[in-house]
Amino acid sequence: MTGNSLPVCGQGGADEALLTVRGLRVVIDGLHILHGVDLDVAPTGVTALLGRNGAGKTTTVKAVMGLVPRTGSIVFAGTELSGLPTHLVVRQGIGYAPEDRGIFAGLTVAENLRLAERDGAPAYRLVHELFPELKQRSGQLAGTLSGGQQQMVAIGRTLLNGNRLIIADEPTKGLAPKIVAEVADVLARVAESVPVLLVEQNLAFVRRLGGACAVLADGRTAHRGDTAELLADEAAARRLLGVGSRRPAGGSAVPVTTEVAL
Ligand SMILES: Nc1ncnc2c1ncn2[C@@H]1O[C@H](COP(=O)(O)OP(=O)(O)OP(=O)(O)O)[C@@H](O)[C@H]1O
Repeated sequence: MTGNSLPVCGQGGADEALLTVRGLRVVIDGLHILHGVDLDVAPTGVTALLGRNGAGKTTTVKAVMGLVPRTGSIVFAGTELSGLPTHLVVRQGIGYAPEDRGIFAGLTVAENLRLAERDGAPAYRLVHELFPELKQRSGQLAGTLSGGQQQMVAIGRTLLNGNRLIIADEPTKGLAPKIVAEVADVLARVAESVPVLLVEQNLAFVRRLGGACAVLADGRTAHRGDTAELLADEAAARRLLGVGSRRPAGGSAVPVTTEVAL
């Protein structure tokens, strides 16, 4: 599923996509970081944005959010975003959990969530159902939470406002394996009701969530297709993602990253 034509398979095609990015370019301080990213985010489930370190994944989602200057087309539910500043992108219904989590360490869990409220009726019920721990720890300073708990605050914030798309940038970064599995379960539940664009390096995590994927290489889209198919294709996974694989006795090859396997 590679090559110049970049056909789309797996969940949703270009016609049905919730978010359609075409020819996305980003230049920062004269440096050309993205040279033409094409991406379709399916209207349901998880769409993974993959690629080696420095491929341009974070820059792509920042460009969607209007956090870096960009050119090209970014159409979300029929609205062109490429000329909009971040606060108007957010108001279209896109929740963003950034790579650094953006937690206010000196504020409590409840205060961190309250700061994210945008609508008259924030969905605390949903957030507390998915993350009961956040309710129990509502008075705790966010800076004293574990990495996994902070990630829950970051994802919880995106769920408060009835968003139509959640973007999560490397939610497993720095988390212990047990917590990674918990975050995977929660994201799978989130994706049952809200589509998720997931930037991720941990391929075991990505595999568990399934769905469609786009792979970036050197600031361009190098592949689009079904995540499970890509990860089952040892040669393609090695070429596009730089990973080896192990083959369990009697089983199919499983790509192995340098990161945590589930
Ligand atoms: N503000 C910036 N100024 C200069 N270079 C930048 C800037 N932001 C990103 N880059 C460069 O652009 C390239 C893409 O970075 P980006 O963070 O988007 O990659 P990534 O795929 O998310 O990588 P990783 O998986 O390591 O987080 C990298 O070479 C990075 O150093």
